[in-house]
Amino acid sequence: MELVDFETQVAGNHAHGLTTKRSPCGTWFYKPELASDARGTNERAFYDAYVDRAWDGGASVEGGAATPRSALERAFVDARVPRCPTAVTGANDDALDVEGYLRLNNLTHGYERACVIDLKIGTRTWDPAHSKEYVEKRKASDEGTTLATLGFKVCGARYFDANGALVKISRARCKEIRSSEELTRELLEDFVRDPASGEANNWFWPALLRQLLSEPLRLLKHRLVGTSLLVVYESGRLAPASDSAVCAPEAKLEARYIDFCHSVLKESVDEVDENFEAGLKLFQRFVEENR
Ligand SMILES: O=P(O)(O)O[C@@H]1[C@@H](OP(=O)(O)O)[C@H](OP(=O)(O)O)[C@H](O)[C@H](OP(=O)(O)O)[C@H]1OP(=O)(O)O
Ligand SMILES: Nc1ncnc2c1ncn2[C@@H]1O[C@H](COP(=O)(O)OP(=O)(O)O)[C@@H](O)[C@H]1O
Repeated sequence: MELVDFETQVAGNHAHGLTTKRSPCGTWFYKPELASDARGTNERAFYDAYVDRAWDGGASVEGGAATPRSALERAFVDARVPRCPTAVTGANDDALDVEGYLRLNNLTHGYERACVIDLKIGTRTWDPAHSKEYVEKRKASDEGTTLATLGFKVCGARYFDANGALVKISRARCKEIRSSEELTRELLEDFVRDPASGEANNWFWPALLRQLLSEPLRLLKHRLVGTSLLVVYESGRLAPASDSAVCAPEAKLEARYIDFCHSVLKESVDEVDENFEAGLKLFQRFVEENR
């Protein structure tokens, strides 16, 4: 199968020199992975840990006798993590899999004008389990960003302005935004502004954070480090929900955690992922103050 360049990517891959792809039909997103790089192996192991082989029909897969996931874990993971079919089948044996790429469902598929933002969650992007060298590198990179104070940093975004033109935030601009609370506040606001009416839609971020913090994050077997929240919606369609949803269905909102390259398996199920939870709580406080 001939893969197509992915048009709606907003961040990532800068260090690897490889580009993301999609299937010609658009259903699948292909994330490049280098055989020589532990990041890919770690991310595959993450996805694999959330597959319930007893449920997903993988009985023939090696190690397939796993305990069924609780309904709660199943619903949470299915709603907040992209689907990774390779983890379900346990091998790159599907005709849709392509050597050198991790296949995930394309969260930006089916939109006319997809607004996309990538926000890295946490107060830091390192974990005590990482190597000393990596911790030092990440500490230097985190320095001066909004991670410690706001619990997240902007990694990339695209949305449409009042003239219907696509606004794509460059990596250089992102670096400015992530070092300023004021610029971060402005970007969050612009990202959800209605392009036709100019309506600020300042109910959106508090509604989303309330939803995310009500979910059973503690069921995860990993500490999420360097993980992003990817938010996607259809430009011009944001409206408050009439029920308990974050927004009305026309917006086709997707809000999922992505990028598990640096996740770390917890030592026990009772362990709390302090970094990620603190990140979401600080993020909530910030958007509540700005509503
Ligand atoms: O390579 P660097 O130093 O630019 O760090 C990358 C980060 O850039 P930054 O330091 O924030 O400007 C980069 O951060 P952004 O995408 O800029 O937020 C990623 O964290 C990347 O990790 P990975 O691609 O998810 O494995 C980071 O790569 P690794 O630390 O995993 O090598
Ligand atoms: N499942 C997905 N569907 C659509 N776009 C995605 C998906 N996963 C990642 N992306 C896009 O690719 C970018 C980089 O993904 P990420 O997993 O963070 O890669 P990296 O490890 O290179 O940082 C994201 O900012 C987003 O734009």
